[in-house]
Amino acid sequence: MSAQVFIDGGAGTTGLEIVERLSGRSDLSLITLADNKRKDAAARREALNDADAVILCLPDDAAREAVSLIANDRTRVIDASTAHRTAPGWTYGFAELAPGQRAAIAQSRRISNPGCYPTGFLALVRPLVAAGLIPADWPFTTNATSGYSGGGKAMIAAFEDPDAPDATDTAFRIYALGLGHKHVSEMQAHAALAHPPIFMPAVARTYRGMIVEVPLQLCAMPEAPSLGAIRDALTEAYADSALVSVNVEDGLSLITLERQACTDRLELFVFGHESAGQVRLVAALDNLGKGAAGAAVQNLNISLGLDELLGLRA
Ligand SMILES: NC(=O)C1=CN([C@@H]2O[C@H](COP(=O)(O)OP(=O)(O)OC[C@H]3O[C@@H](n4cnc5c(N)ncnc54)[C@H](OP(=O)(O)O)[C@@H]3O)[C@@H](O)[C@H]2O)C=CC1
Ligand SMILES: CC(=O)N[C@@H](CCC(=O)OP(=O)(O)O)C(=O)O
Repeated sequence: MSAQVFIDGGAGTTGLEIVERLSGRSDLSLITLADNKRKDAAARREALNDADAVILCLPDDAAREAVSLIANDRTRVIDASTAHRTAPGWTYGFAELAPGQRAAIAQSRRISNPGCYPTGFLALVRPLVAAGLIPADWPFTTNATSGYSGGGKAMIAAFEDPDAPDATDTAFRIYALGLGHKHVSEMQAHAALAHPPIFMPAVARTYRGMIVEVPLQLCAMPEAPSLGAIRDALTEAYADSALVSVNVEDGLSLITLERQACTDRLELFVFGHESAGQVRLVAALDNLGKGAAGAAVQNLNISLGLDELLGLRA
């Protein structure tokens, strides 16, 4: 019998991307609500409890509410919001991040999908800290740029509809200038860092795509790893992954925001100057792919004991 899946928030930006990835799958059947019922608590409660697995594509408060409506211990939850990413009792849904993580996801009934920016940051930083190549108390900084779909329906309207309340004709803007972005604690927690990284996000006038960078002044470290050691550690960490890869090609001189747009892949790069002791770690992904919907479908597949790449743009 096919597993029953309910996407709460299925009419939003991430929800629709998940529906696309699940369409045509005979191993799953989707529970859907009529448009006039999709915010009705009673209808959602019924769907949430009928489903074998639910994916929450909601604002944080609505995601917390959805979890509170589940009154059985069978339904598996994959939460795409920020609500539970550092919450006790939840499993971080980043299968490639550490040995044993995939197995932990498979066992769990409460899985938090990683944030789009933390996906890039953690993929670059966590293996290096875990291997002892970079100290956990290093003062990390990370700058990143997202396509505007990263801000959901409201930001899409702001960039595409001149009559939207926050309409903008800007090409590029930096934000989170108060350094209090919601992703900082997630980055710190899942890389086990002593200090929160300084996070400098930006949004550009392109629908989807993301670049996350981590610059490193290796020359300031007491025991600096070589460029080769960093590249080797990342390559080894993702050697078995179909979705995460380390590009070791020589001579790359630019990376575009769109590089992994419309895929569920995450591509990592290590640039730098050995003699100057400087490194520029770069991650390219799609904020809606490995940064949201792709990761959610991968987690759903793992959770249901299926081939984890089913429906993905690998
Ligand atoms: N966009 C992205 O790149 C990423 C998004 N995420 C996370 O995924 C979640 C969804 O984001 P996104 O798809 O971008 O947001 P959207 O605003 O595009 O979609 C959210 C959807 O949730 C619906 N909704 C809001 N409140 C309720 C409620 N109480 N009950 C039922 N439905 C409700 C909205 O309804 P309505 O259509 O009426 O507004 C909308 O359809 C967020 O938590 C976000 O942080 C995570 C990673 C990346
Ligand atoms: C461009 C833009 O605004 N991006 C959003 C992040 C995307 C998102 O919704 O965040 P989660 O990954 O935590 O769910 C932001 O910075 O708040």
